[in-house]
Amino acid sequence: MRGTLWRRLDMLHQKHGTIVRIAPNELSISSPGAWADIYTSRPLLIKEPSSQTPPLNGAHSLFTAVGEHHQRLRGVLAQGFSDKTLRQQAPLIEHYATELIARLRRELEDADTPVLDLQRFFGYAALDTITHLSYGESLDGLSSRNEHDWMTRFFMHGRFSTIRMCLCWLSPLDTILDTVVLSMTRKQRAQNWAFFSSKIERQLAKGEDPTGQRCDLITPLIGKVVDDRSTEVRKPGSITKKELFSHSLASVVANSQLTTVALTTCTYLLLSHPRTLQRLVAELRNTFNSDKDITVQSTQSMPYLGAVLDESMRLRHPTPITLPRVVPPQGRVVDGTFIPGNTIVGINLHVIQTSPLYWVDPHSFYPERFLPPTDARYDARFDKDVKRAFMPFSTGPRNCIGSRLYLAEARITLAKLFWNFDISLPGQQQKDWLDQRAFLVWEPKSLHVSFVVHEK
Ligand code: HEM
Repeated sequence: MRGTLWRRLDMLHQKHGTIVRIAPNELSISSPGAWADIYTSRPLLIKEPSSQTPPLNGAHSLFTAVGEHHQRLRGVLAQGFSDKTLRQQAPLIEHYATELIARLRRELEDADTPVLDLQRFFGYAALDTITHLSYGESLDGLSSRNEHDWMTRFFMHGRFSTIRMCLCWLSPLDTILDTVVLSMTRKQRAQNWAFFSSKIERQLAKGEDPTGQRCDLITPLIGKVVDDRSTEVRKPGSITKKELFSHSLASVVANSQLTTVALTTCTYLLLSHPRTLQRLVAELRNTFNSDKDITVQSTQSMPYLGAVLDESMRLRHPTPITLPRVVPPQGRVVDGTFIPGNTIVGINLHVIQTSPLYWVDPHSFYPERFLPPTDARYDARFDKDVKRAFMPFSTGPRNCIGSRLYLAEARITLAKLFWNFDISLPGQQQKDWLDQRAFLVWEPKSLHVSFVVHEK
């Protein structure tokens, strides 16, 4: 509840090894071999139910659905994340990255200081992109001055979910918290539902898209959305309206937070490591002659940019959580150790990605470790890194469906940012910037940076 569980788990693993009992029936496991045994081996271990915040409208999103419901939803939603769809979505992702740069330029022209809070603008960009994809229209956080506080509200959701998860061990306190919070926020939630549901209804009402131009995540679902009371509800390839509403909202909340935190953290790490920043800027400015050349496609093959994103995700995963699963009654062998039935097991993303057992110099920021060994900038001392430990998007049938979307967004955003501006941390005051608490996701923290427009 104090937002420091990741640190406590880290200490426990350092003291007791790769398997630590953290509750009477729960084990935290930190070994690369456990990824396959926990998350991909059949029969699939189910997500531990109390780790999931129940959907407010009673219908499951892809995050909370289990068993055949999960399979059905994953099947129907996957089309929106295919390679082909991602190629169609590229202009939209590029549009919001360009809008971000334009907004920063406008802010710098209007302000009497070159210092801006980058986290705020990353937040608008992430939210505009994911709302456009999820609802067919964005919240216009970047283009207008019509500031909104959706991001703050979404981060509150993370805090509520963390506290709820802790209280579920002291049942019925979790039910009491649900009742209190739900009744306090009833009016606000009803407004949010009405706001977002009307956007989905509008998108569905447009019908199929013969031009193939609409690249949002709703259009591929047209014809597959069934009425909530329909007998077709369980048919493979279908999704109910309530499930779609529930999933879209959960996805917007989770993804705008994760993307904002990941990009802000990566920028901080770069700015506090001048040599690394210099290497990245050199790669970008030696590759691109004009901002227009910076696209989703062209940023895919930039080794140093890719390595920077991997290393920042390794060192500081945006959600330093454990991914808990329940062992079936017959038990399961996990990385050579028999685990009795009904035990909760999980890998903590932060712990495994920063363990000295698997990483050379684990708490330092060295993107070079993720370069291919053939790259002149690769450093052979990282040969000892156990890269199999690195699964920032998890693995198996419940891995992150949006990982490639995030990476496309992250690559183009950072490439445009560091191509267009010379950025630095003003003064020494942000040395402790990484001192943050995590409630599912790291708490949002302003990142004040100093901008100079780079004239080509
Ligand atoms: C920094 C960016 C992101 C990170 C680090 C991340 C990480 C993860 C992880 C670790 C999981 C597995 C959770 C579990 O097993 O309990 C997951 C699941 C998921 N992610 Fe992401 N994610 C990111 C961005 C996105 C984006 C952009 C989308 C979609 C727009 C997305 C959609 C999902 C969905 C729907 C699931 C549930 C999949 C299922 O259960 O089948 N994520 N993500």
